Amino acid sequence: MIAPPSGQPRLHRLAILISGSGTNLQAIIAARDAGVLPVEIALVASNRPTAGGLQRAAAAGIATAVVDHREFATREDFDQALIQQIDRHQPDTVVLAGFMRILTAPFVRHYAGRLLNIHPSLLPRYPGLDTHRRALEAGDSEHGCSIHFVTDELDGGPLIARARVPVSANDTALSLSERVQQAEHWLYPRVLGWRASGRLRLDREGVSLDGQIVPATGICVAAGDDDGLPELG
Ligand SMILES: Nc1nc2c(c(=O)[nH]1)N[C@@H](CN(C=O)c1ccc(C(=O)N[C@@H](CCC(=O)O)C(=O)O)cc1)CN2
Ligand SMILES: NCC(=O)N[C@@H]1O[C@H](COP(=O)([O-])[O-])[C@@H](O)[C@H]1O
Repeated sequence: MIAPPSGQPRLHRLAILISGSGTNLQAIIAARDAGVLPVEIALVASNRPTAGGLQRAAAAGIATAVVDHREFATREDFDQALIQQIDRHQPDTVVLAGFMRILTAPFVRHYAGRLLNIHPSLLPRYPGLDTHRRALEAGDSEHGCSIHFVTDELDGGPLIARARVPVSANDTALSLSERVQQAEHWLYPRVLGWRASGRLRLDREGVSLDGQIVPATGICVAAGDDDGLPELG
C-alpha cells in the first residue's frame, strides 16, 4: 500500500490509459489542479510512444509509461505487460481516455468493477470506431458521449452516464467530434469525482450512485447542464 504523506488522507488513485492527444487526460488534470477532483494521478500509460498525452502528463509531473503493443506477439502478452506496469502504481480506478486497444478478458477481469471508458457516441448506438461519421450518415439529430464500466463486450459494459450534444445540418465529422469532446471534458471529471468519493460502484446489482441503481441508459444529461447531474465529489 502506497502511504500518503503523514497526516494527509489517502487520495483515490487513478491510472489513465491513452493512445493519442490526451485532451480528456488534460481535462482530468485540470479538474484535479482546480481542487474539484480529489485524486492522485499515479500513472499515465500509452500503447503508442508518440502519444501527445505523454507530454501533457510529463508537464504535469505525472509518471508515464509506454507499453508498445507492436512489441508483443499476442494481445494477451501485451495486456499482461500493461497490467504489470499499472499494478506497480496500485490504482483504485483504471481510466481509459482515448485508449485504442481492445482489451482481453484476463485484463478486464483483473480490473473488474474499477475499469472505466469514455466512448464518443450515445451507446448503445455506434460501438466501435468512426462514430461521428456514422451518426451524420444516419441523420441523427443528437449525438454525444458515454462513460461505462468496461467488460469483455466492446463498448457494451454497464453505462454510467451519457452527455447529449445537438447535431446541426452543417456539421462535419470534425465539427461534431469537437462538440462531443467538449462534452467529454465536462462529463469525465464529474464521473471520476463520484468514483473518488466512493459514490459510484459496480456490483452484482449493477451500477449504483449513492446507493441508488443507475438506469440501464446511464444518467443522461445535456452536456453542460448541471441540473441533471449530481455535483462533483
Ligand atoms: N474489452 C474491451 N476493451 C476496450 C473497450 C471495451 O469496452 N471493452 N473499449 C475500448 C475503447 N474503444 C471505444 O470506446 C475502442 C478502442 C479501440 C477499438 C479498436 O477497434 N481498436 C483496434 C486498433 C485500432 C487502432 O490501433 O487505431 C484493435 O484493438 O485492434 C475499438 C473501440 C478500449 N478497449
Ligand atoms: N473508441 C474509443 C474512442 O474513440 N475514444 C475517443 O478518442 C478520443 C480521445 O481523445 P483524447 O486523446 O484527446 O482524450 C475521445 O474523443 C474518445 O471518446
